Amino acid sequence: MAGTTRKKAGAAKAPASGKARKDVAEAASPRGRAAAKAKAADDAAKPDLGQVRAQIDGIDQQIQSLIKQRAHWAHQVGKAKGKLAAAVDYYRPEREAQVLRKVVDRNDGPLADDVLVRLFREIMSACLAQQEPLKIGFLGPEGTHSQQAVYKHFGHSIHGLPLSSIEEVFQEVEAGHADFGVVPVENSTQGTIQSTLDMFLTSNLRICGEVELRVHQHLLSRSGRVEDIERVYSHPQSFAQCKAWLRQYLPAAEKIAVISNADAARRARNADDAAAIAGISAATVYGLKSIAGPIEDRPDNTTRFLVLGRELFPPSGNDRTSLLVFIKDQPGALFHVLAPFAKHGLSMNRIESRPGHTGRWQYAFFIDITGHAQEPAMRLALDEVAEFAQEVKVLGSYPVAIA
Ligand SMILES: O=C(O)C(=O)C[C@]1(C(=O)O)C=C[C@@H](O)C=C1
Repeated sequence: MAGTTRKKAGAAKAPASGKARKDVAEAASPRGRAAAKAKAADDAAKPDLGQVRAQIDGIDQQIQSLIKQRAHWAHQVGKAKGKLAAAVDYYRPEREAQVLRKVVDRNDGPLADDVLVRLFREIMSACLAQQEPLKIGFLGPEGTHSQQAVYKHFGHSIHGLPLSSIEEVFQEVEAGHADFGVVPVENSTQGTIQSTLDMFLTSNLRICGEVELRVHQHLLSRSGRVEDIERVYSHPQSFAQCKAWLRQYLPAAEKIAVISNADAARRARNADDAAAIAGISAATVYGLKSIAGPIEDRPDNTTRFLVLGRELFPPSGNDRTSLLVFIKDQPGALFHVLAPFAKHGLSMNRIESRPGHTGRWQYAFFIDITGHAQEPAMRLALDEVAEFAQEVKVLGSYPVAIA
């Protein structure tokens, strides 16, 4: 003990090292004095932490009281709608879109539009759940991008129903076991999800919303070590989105296609030499580590999802209409089907043809047009299209995706 003390005292008396002498000289220089002055000014301008937190406490109190008032009025809206059979009858996608667009219009920072939209969605979600949480079917299991799309569109105050296929999502909404369903329809890298489009050929469900989700893929495994990996599981769409990365970093690994990315994560959880390509949320759900990510080849990789329901909703002011058109087998048929939209000043966003299941070489066209089916220009255009088409089905008119 004494030895230690002596040593410390000795060290204190020791002549300054070369570095210490340099520091002292630097501090005494004009530059050093200016820096010290700037630091003192900085310290003086620093707000008092206690005072700042007191401000935040006061604001939180106001926010909470306003949320309470909002919940009260949302409940009153529910009452104004009269006694309805179920939560699904209180849901108004067009009104939610209008509320969120006002949030974006009012926003002048510092938080980004998508952050504020997320917060307000959660508030609306909680307000609606006062009646009863909505039941939303999606392509499961837990941890899929479809589940993220559900939360992005409906908030977290819902009851999610993970289902095993896109077909089952349609069936559960049709049967009334789910109020709405969320299914992927196209990816910016990989294009259309044909199985979703084909379901509309026989289903009577309506599209009542769309969700756009930036999709980030990760390579997940139990150990988190790339050198352990001999097999990779994923959905074929995700493999396609990460083709270049896999070619460069895991050229020899076996690629095994499975029904969903979450299913891939579940399989990777059970083996040391297996990995899954999935969203990072699957890592939390299945207890995996991220080896690398994001690993998608295109940084703007986005998936568009459709919200399926059983009825059509009124216009929100900025809508899209999805049509299914069966054309007659005659010259210029497609031209005659498309011309009315141009004539009435309506933009076509997308057209996709699929075998129509009505006969050999008969085609069905999936067409997206900007506008709502109840708006005058669209009504005129649809009347004219009906004259040339074999059949026109309005799959839905719904608010354009927000943030
Ligand atoms: O305005 C309504 O119709 C409401 O029911 C209120 C509210 C909201 O919280 O703003 C809640 C649920 C609806 O989906 C839309 C909006």
